[in-house]
Amino acid sequence: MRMTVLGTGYLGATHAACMADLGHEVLGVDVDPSKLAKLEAGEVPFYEPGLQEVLKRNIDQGRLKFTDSYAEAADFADVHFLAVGTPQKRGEYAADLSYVDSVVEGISGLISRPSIIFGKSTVPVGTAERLGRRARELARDGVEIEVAWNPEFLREGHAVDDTLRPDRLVIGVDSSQPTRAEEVAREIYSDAIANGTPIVITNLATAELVKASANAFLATKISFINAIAEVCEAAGGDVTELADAIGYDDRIGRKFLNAGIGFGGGCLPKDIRAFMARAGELGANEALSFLREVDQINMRRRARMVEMAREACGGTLLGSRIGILGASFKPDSDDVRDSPALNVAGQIQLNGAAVSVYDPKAMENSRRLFPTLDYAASAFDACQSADVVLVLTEWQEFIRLDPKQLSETVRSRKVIDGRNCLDFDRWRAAGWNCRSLGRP
Ligand SMILES: NC(=O)c1ccc[n+]([C@@H]2O[C@H](COP(=O)([O-])OP(=O)(O)OC[C@H]3O[C@@H](n4cnc5c(N)ncnc54)[C@H](O)[C@@H]3O)[C@@H](O)[C@H]2O)c1
Ligand SMILES: O=c1ccn([C@@H]2O[C@H](COP(=O)(O)OP(=O)(O)O[C@H]3O[C@H](CO)[C@@H](O)[C@H](O)[C@H]3O)[C@@H](O)[C@H]2O)c(=O)[nH]1
Repeated sequence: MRMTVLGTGYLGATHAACMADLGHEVLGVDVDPSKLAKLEAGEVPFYEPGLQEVLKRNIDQGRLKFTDSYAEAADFADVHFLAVGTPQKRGEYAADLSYVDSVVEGISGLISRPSIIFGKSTVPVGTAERLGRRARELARDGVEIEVAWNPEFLREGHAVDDTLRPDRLVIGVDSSQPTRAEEVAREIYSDAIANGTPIVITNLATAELVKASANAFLATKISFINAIAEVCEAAGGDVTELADAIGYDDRIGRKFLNAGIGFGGGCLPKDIRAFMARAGELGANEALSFLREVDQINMRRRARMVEMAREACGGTLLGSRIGILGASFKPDSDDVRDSPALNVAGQIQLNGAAVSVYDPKAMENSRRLFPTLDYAASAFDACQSADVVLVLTEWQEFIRLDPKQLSETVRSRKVIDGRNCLDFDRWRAAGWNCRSLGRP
């Protein structure tokens, strides 16, 4: 089938390449010329394991192309995926919908045959219905445009696999209008459906709410274990052993119970805030008031990390040197949007310490976002003469570090594990003083 993907960032570039890999003919559309130039050259503009190969293969085989032209997009296909950003509005909790709005404004009047726009971006409930109305207002005479919602659940670092083999597919359709969306979605995703992927067909509001609820649940699970970590710290418990023990209960499950400096990224933080804001607009403020606590627990872990660094430096960060390992919001990604690691690094620097940051993949993005931090060329360099080393993203490279070798470069053998990822027995055997969030 022919289709376009409007917006080719982390989500859109992955979706476009994976849809082409399924045999569809795909046109990716973006407004960022430098991103388009890279994609056209078969280069992924961000780090995502496995995506480069899929992108290149499908460009070479002629199934995947890119453009900045909405007219070309409207002409190319009658199925369009909308995948632009929905960031948090500056100074507010609500989502900024200007990008999704501008896509619908831009393409609707150019469409000349019956078409479906499948929204994939994460949007507040009610957005799809509003966009559907707007698309119909802007449509040429006699041209039907249907807006359906197909929220995306991929995780960065696993994006290709999550797209090709999703846990489930959700398709929200506007059943008050004639709809072809279910039939078309079943054709697009026929491989996954044939392989047993459950598909939930529902109304637009439910589809939007499924996405917001899934992320709210994941954020809540992380903040739950981080709240328990606070109690473990106070009582001398070990949150990692506790998580293993409660995780053996199938009803609880071990996934997303990794305590540490908490969740960041371009999704969970802004999505729980947008969900609260939308619930407030709908008169259901109290329903989601627990998410405010989830957010606060999360931010408190970052502050606690700064505090522990201060304690390790004898009560003041002023004049001390801190080696920071990790800048991306999670391993296997170069994404630094709302990264807990960079947030902690920035706070420590503001407190008068010299920080040196190293990340295997996120250096370029970090420099752009936090130009005032010092960046090192390797983990070893970042730890040079450090009074304390902080591990803030659990990259394998850091988990495998040799503490004996690192001893030679630091001023003081003190490490704080912000992700509960280090084998403290190894580090302690090499003479290191080890602390973590939630482990004795
Ligand atoms: N990143 C993820 O892992 C992920 C997963 C699931 C859902 N989502 C949701 O998907 C959406 C996109 O997220 P992202 O992380 O890919 O964002 P992103 O910022 O990486 O990508 C957005 C892209 O849209 C482009 N764009 C902006 N305006 C445009 C326009 N008018 N026409 C065409 N392109 C335009 C930008 O240049 C950019 O390349 C968000 O709603 C997000 O919450 C993201
Ligand atoms: O036990 C855990 C698991 C995760 N995290 C942190 O939580 C954040 C988010 O991690 P993850 O959910 O794996 O990354 P994302 O790529 O942001 O994916 C989330 O956000 C996407 C965008 O909405 C959704 O599609 C995914 O399903 C959802 O997992 C990261 O900072 C992680 O370090 C923890 O602190 N502890």
